[in-house]
Amino acid sequence: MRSLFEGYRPTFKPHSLGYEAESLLLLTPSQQMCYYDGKLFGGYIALLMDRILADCCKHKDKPAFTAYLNTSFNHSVPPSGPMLLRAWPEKVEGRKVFLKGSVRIPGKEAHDWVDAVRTDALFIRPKP
Ligand SMILES: CCCCCCCC(=O)SCCNC(=O)CCNC(=O)[C@H](O)C(C)(C)COP(=O)(O)OP(=O)(O)OC[C@H]1O[C@@H](n2cnc3c(N)ncnc32)[C@H](O)[C@@H]1OP(=O)(O)O
Repeated sequence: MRSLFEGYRPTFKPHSLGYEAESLLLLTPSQQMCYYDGKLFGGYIALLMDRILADCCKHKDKPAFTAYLNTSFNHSVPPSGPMLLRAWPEKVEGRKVFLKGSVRIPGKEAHDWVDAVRTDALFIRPKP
């Protein structure tokens, strides 16, 4: 499984509800899984999102389990280009952590990034 996350090195910044996480990723050829040419496999993108969202919850805190991971694919993600994974908390209610995440890819203009994928997720911390 480790090879699926090669190059994934998240950084964390304090957020009013915990931490936000970010990782700039350039996939290796063996990670560039496509069902349709030129479009990174959506299930793999969801796996990467699940990972960064889980890491975002867990950073300096207890781990949490994915209850739901609702993912919208707005643009295809080119398998060989850079992608920026992001995750941040939106709301915390007791053991429930509501998060958002996105995958950004380079846009048409230089230094421009667009959200190709957006995720709404609920993670739940274990009962004490
Ligand atoms: C490869 C690297 C990837 C890294 C990712 C790591 C994260 C994971 O993969 S975790 C594994 C995948 N997820 C799972 O296996 C979870 C399976 N589900 C479960 O074990 C349980 O349903 C669990 C732990 C999420 C919640 O169970 P439990 O702690 O008993 O919660 P429970 O008391 O029923 O509910 C707590 C609250 O959450 C809400 N809730 C629970 N599940 C959901 C859900 N799916 N949707 C919305 N709300 C939910 C309940 O309504 C309740 O709300 P409130 O407190 O307001 O009444």
